[in-house]
Amino acid sequence: ATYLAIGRGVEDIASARGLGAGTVAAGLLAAAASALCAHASSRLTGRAQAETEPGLRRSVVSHVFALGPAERTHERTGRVVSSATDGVERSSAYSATFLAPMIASLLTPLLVVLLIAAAIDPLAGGLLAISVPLVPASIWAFQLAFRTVSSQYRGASRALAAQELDAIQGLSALSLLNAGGPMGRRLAQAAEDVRRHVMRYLAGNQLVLLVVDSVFSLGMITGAVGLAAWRLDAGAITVGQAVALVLLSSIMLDPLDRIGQFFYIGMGGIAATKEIRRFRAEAPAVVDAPGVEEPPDDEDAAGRTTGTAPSGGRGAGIRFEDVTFAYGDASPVLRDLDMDIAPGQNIVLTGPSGAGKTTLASLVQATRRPDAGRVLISGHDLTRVPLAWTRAQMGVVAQDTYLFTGTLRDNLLIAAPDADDGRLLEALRAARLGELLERLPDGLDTRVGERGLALSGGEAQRVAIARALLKDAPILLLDEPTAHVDLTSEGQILDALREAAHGRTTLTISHRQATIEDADRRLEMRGGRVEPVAGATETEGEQA
Ligand SMILES: Nc1ncnc2c1ncn2[C@@H]1O[C@H](COP(=O)(O)OP(=O)(O)OP(=O)(O)O)[C@@H](O)[C@H]1O
Repeated sequence: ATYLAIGRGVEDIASARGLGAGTVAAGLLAAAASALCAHASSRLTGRAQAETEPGLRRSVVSHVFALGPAERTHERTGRVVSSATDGVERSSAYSATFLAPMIASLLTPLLVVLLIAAAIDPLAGGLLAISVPLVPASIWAFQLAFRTVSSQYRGASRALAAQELDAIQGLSALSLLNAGGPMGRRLAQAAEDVRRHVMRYLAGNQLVLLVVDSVFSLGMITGAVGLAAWRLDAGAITVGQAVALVLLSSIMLDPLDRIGQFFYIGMGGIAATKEIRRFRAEAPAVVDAPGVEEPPDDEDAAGRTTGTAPSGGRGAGIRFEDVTFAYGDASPVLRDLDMDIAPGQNIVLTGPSGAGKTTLASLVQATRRPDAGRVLISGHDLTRVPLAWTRAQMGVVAQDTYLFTGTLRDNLLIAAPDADDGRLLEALRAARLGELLERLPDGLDTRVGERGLALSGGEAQRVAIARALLKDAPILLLDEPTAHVDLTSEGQILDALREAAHGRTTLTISHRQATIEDADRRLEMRGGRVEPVAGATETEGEQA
């Protein structure tokens, strides 16, 4: 409308009557409206990105949780981290700030052609329409041509991210093995790969921008001027209309302004969106079956081994019925396995490396499901209760404990978000951490984990026991809890575990003699089954 008004102004001036106030007002009004639209559009896209990004990131992170802890590798972790950070940013910048303006700018030439045909000259509009598909078609062609280079660049960049993560996570192993030099060279090589690919990509882009910009801008403006002159000469349009036609056809170059953005935001955004979509399409190994319901607390179902008795109870029974489990197509790790652990029993499970002890524990935790047979807790088939219920039934202490960056209090509250300081201190004392607490400069507010106070392996394990105590679940699952600590620490940990095991069913995977001595019953895994170990102590009345 502004350009049409300018054309009208030129018309006014060319004629004897001079510039009309109406024309000026119309031009100013149209310019103000245009400015307002531009402002609103930039505000809207900014807000859209602010709204899209957290939602998308939340969906990626919740999918990480949904997928669970099975089969995590460093390479995968690197990819997921890069999707959740850089990928989310690119994808939301693409959908919020790029997609709509890009569609708008591709539609602009169409609108301009229609306007010219309606308000100025149908023939000129028709001829200009021929050029409308040229810009999108050339963008599409360039995108095809650059797809390989672009995906090579992204692949190299992802590989570098994964290798960096690997090196950081394995830093202590690298320095102990004096392998910093070779790893540094590998990283340098990966970084050089990224540099080479990014340079090829950028050089290609610059060339395309130069060629497209000059060819189209020059071609379009020259064509529009020629067309206007020809129609003016033929007497089909006035001088004012000729000016408006040239001005309007400059808007047809709008999509060109987006080509640069297309390479930087568009292609990266499309790739990141695809990567995120692919990740979110991965099905979790274990999900809640439709319609599962939490069993009522006091239910006494037939076949149930015991009541779920958190605080002060006897624990919950664990039963395996004819369980077979294999990883993929490999031969089964567990084969027709039967096992019955009565409530409150303290069981130690031993067996050679690779026998399937950790696998058995993962079936109890429902991070994996049996291929055949059933696993029951308190008489409930784990496939028929929500995962959240299963996880609420057990406190877990693994070989290593992860301490999150934050205070000691933060690390304990993970297990019991509502616990007050009194309960936290009680749990720490029961976990034999009272002495440590007295030494800590800021007590519960002492920062631990990365960049905080480094706790010893044994202390970290006792923090895990304190967490298990705070969770106050009827089952305690211990996977080699003293594997990485010395004998003194082991003694303290076992003391803490004896206290934690009180009133709970305890299943411990361990080879350490001291742990084995504590058990009511000892089972051994062999050939995919569990067998009682001859000569092991067995509490009367609580037999397998
Ligand atoms: N994610 C997996 N994918 C494929 N095979 C696996 C996987 N995890 C374990 N296995 C295989 O299953 C078998 C049992 O492994 P598991 O970790 O349960 O043994 P384990 O008795 O706990 O051994 P260890 O005492 O050494 O920890 C092994 O042969 C192992 O290689």
